[in-house]
Amino acid sequence: MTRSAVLGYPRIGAKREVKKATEAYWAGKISADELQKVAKEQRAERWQTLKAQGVDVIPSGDFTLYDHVLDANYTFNIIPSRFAKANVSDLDRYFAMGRGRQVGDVDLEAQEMQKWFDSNYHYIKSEVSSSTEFKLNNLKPVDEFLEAKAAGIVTRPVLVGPITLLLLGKVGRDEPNAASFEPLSLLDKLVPVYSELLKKLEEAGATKVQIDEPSLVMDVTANLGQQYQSTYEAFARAAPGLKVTLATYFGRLDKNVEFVAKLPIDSLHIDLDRAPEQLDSVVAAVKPTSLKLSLGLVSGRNIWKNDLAASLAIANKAIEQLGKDRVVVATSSSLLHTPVTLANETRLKPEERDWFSFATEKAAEVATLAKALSGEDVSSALEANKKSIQARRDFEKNSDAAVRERLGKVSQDMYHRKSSFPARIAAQDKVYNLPTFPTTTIGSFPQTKEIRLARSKHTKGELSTEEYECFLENEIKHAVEFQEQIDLDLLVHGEPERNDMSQYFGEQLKGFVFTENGWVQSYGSRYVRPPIVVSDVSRPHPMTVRWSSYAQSLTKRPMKGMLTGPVTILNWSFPRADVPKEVQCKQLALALRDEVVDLEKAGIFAVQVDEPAIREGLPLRQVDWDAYLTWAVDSFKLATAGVEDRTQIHSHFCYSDFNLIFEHIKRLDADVISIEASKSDLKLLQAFHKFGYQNLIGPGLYDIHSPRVPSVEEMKERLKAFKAALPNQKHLFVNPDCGLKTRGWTEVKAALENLVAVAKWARQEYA
Ligand code: MET
Ligand SMILES: [Zn+2]
Repeated sequence: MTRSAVLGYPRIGAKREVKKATEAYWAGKISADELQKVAKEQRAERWQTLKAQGVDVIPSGDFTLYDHVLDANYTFNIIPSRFAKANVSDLDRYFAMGRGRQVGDVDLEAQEMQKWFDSNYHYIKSEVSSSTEFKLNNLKPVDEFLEAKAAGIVTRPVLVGPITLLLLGKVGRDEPNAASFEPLSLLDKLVPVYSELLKKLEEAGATKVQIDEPSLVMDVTANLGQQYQSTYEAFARAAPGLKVTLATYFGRLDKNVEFVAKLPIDSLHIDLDRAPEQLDSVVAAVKPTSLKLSLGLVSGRNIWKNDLAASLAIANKAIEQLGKDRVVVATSSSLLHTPVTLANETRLKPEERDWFSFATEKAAEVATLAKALSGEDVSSALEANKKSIQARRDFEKNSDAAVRERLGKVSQDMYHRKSSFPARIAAQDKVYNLPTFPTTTIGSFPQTKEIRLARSKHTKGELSTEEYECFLENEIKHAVEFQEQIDLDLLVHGEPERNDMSQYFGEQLKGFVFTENGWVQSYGSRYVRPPIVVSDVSRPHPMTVRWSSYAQSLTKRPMKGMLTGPVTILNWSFPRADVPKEVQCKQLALALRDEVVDLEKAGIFAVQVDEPAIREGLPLRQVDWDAYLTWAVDSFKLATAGVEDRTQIHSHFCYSDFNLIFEHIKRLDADVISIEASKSDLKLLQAFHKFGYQNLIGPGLYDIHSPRVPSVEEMKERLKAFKAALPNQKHLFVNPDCGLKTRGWTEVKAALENLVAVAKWARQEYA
C-alpha cells in the first residue's frame, strides 16, 4: 500500500485566528491562557482537517505562535543570555526573542531574522556560542504529540534537524572567538539533547518522526557525510523504535544522496516539485537499501492544482523500481507557504478557482494520489482533475499578444541609463542640492488602525472611492507635514494606499488574480496575501503617480516615488507555471518602466524601486545563480533605465546577506541603495568597500522590526562603524533599515527625531 503524507500545514488559522490572538495578547487585551486556548483549538482543527482529507501521515509540532525555528531554539535552550536573564515570563521571553521587547526597564533587541531558504517566510536565526548550554528547555514536540493523540490522531512529529538548525544559525555576541567560531562545531553537544527528545517522543507513543534537513539541498552540506552519519546513528541508538523520515525540500540532493542513502533512517523525502530531475538518481541510490522514498509531488510552494495524472506517472516510475510499500506520496514541503483553504474564497470566478489548490485541497490531492496508487477507485476525482487541468491549458494558449510582442522588441540600450553614475549624480545635484548625510525613510509610514479600517470599509463599499481617496490624501498630508517638521531631507508619501507592497501593484496590473483570504505567513504575526500571476502582465494605467504628485504638491522638498521592483513582485506572488519566470519578470519590468517614466514626467525627483526579494529568489545551488541573477538584474534595469540623468534611482534591500552576489548588486547601477545593516553586522558594508562600490549607499541605522526606540548614541556608534567600514564613501544616506508600516507613530517620531539628530551631528563631524 502506498501512503500519503503532509509535511506541515499553515499555522495561522483559516480566518487568521492565530494572528488575532497573538496580537491581542501583545496588546494586553487577552491573557496568556486565552492565547494558549486559541492555539490549542487551532492545532486540533489542523489535525482534524488533514484527517478529513484522508491523509495517512499527519504532522504535529509544526504549529507555532511565532516561528518554528524559534520554537526549536527555545526547546533546545538556544537562548542568548540577554533573553535568559530577562525577568519576564517564558512566553514573553519567547516573543521577545522574535520581536524584541521594550517594556518598563526591559529593553531587548529582537534576534536577527532571515528568509527561510528561497521563500518569503522569515525564521529567527539561532545565536550560538561556545557557552551555549543545550538542554531540553521544554517538551513542545512531545506535548503536541500527546495533545493530538488525546484527540484521536497519532501524528508524525516534525523537528528541524540539528545540522540545518546549526547551519542556519549565527555566532552569538558573547562568543570570544567570533571570527573563527563555527556554529556547526556544536553538533556533538546538540545531538545528545535531540536524542533525549526523540527518546521522550518514543516513550510518549510516537512511532515516526520527521526530521527536516532542507540544508541538504544546498552546496554547504557537500562534505557533511560524516556528521550526518554519526548524528543519525546516535538517533537510531537513542530511539530504536522511532522511524525517522529525513525530509529535504526546495531543491535537489545532488551528490548528497550518496551519503544520505546510507543513513540509518526509515525514509527519505525529496522535493519533486522544485527538482523533478532528481528522481532517477535518487531512486537508483536508494534501491539497494531498505529505505522508503517519500515523493514530494504536490507543491508546498505554489497554488496550482496538481496534475494528478502526471504525478501518478512519476510515482509509478518509482514504484516500478521500489515497490508500492517503499513509496510514499507527499507534499513537496510544508504547506505553510500556501493559503489555508479555497473554501473561504467567494469572489474568484469559478473558472479561475478551478485552477487552484490551497493547503487543504493539496492535502486531499496527496490522499487521492495514494489511494489511486493503492488500487482504490478514485476515478471520479481523477476525471475531474483532468478536466480542470485541460481547462487551464486552454486558457494559457490565449496569451496577450501585444505584451509578448513588446517584450520581443526590447533593445539592449533599454537596459542602461543614459550616462554613468558620476554624470548622473552631477545632474541630480543641480536639481536638488541635498545636504551631506541626507536623511530619508524607506517608504512606508505606520499603517494605523484608521488606515486599515478605511481600506476595509472601502473594499466593502461602506466608504465611497471619493471619500477613501480624500482620507488617503489626508494621511499623505500628515506624513509630509510630519517629515518637514522633523526635518527629513528626501521625503516620501508614506504608502497609506498600499495593503501590501507587492499585492498593491498586482491589483493594478493586468494578468493577476487575488484572493480574499489567501493569507500566507511572512514572519511572526505578519501575513501577506500573494497575488497570483495567471496570464501575461501589463499596466493598464498609472499606479502611483497620483499619490506621489499629490505629496510633491504639498512641499518644496524633493519627493521620492515608491515602487516595488519586478523581481520582488514576482517573488512575492504565486507565479504561473506555464511560462518561465524570466518572461514573467520582464513583462513586469516593462510595466514598471512606464510607471517610472510617468513619475519623472510628473516632476518626481527620485524613484525608489524596492527589490528586497532579489536575494531570496536566488537558487539554492550556486551553479544555478548566474542564470537567475542575469535576468533578475536585467529586469530591474529594464524597469529603471528609462529616465533622464537628473532623476535619482534608489533601490532598497533588506534581511539578507548580499556578499555572494555583490557583483550583481553593483550591476543594478542604482544611484542610491538603502540596505538593512543594523542587524547583520558589518559584513555587508565591507563587501561594498571591497568591491569598490561607487554609487551612494544608505545603510540602515536601526532595526524597524522592533518596537524599541534607538537612542542617538547607539545610532551615532553605528554610523561611525558604517563610515569606518566604508572609508571611500564621502557621505552616506541616513535612514532606517526598512519601511515603518509595522510601527506606531509615537515610536516612529521618537526614532526619526533621533535619526535626524545623528545626521546633523555627522555633517559636522565629517565636514
Ligand atoms: C520589505 S522592503 C519595504 C519597502 C517599502 N518601500 C516600505 O517602506 O515598506
Ligand atoms: Zn525593507
